[in-house]
Amino acid sequence: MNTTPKAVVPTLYEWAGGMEKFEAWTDLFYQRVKEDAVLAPVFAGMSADHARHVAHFIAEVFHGPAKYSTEEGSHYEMIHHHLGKHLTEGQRQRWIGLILDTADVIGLPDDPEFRSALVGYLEWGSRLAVINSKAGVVSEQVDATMPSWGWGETGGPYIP
Ligand code: HEM
Repeated sequence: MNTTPKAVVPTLYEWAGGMEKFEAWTDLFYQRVKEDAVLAPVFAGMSADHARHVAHFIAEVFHGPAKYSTEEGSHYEMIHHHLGKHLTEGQRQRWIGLILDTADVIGLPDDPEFRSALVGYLEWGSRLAVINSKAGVVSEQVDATMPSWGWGETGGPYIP
């Protein structure tokens, strides 16, 4: 019998450094967004809480505390923030480039495994944001659960 205890695998939230790290990351990112020629017009109407809400959303997806979904919104509401915004692929690419650069500036872990999971999630989420921004109606249930992201693989092919 193998009696070696199994190593406890940290969540992406823990590995990233906890809530302060997520908040510092999005605070700086959305400051930079305001100075970016491509993104500033897209986010001209964002609220003062926007950066914190995005931090809390991603932290929860990465298995941090359920702050966004209990105090600030829901997955359904997050999707609805993007409806009718008609986001372009160029804007999405700029968003990805700047948020990943900010991850380096702020010192999020840069090991291959963490960055693979981070990029995978941001690519997935940002592409859905663009799709939803063009859609007139989203079929998602009001009480749909938050996405959950780990170290591993996606759930299979995209189902429109
Ligand atoms: C993983 C990817 C993404 C996540 C998790 C995310 C999350 C969110 C959240 C939580 C909100 C609501 C913020 C609030 O309550 O104030 C929001 C709003 C918004 N997001 Fe995203 N977003 C993503 C990708 C994108 C991308 C790629 C773009 C554009 C290039 C975008 C543009 C916007 C805009 C324009 C709003 C509304 C701002 C306003 O209130 O005027 N998002 N997003």
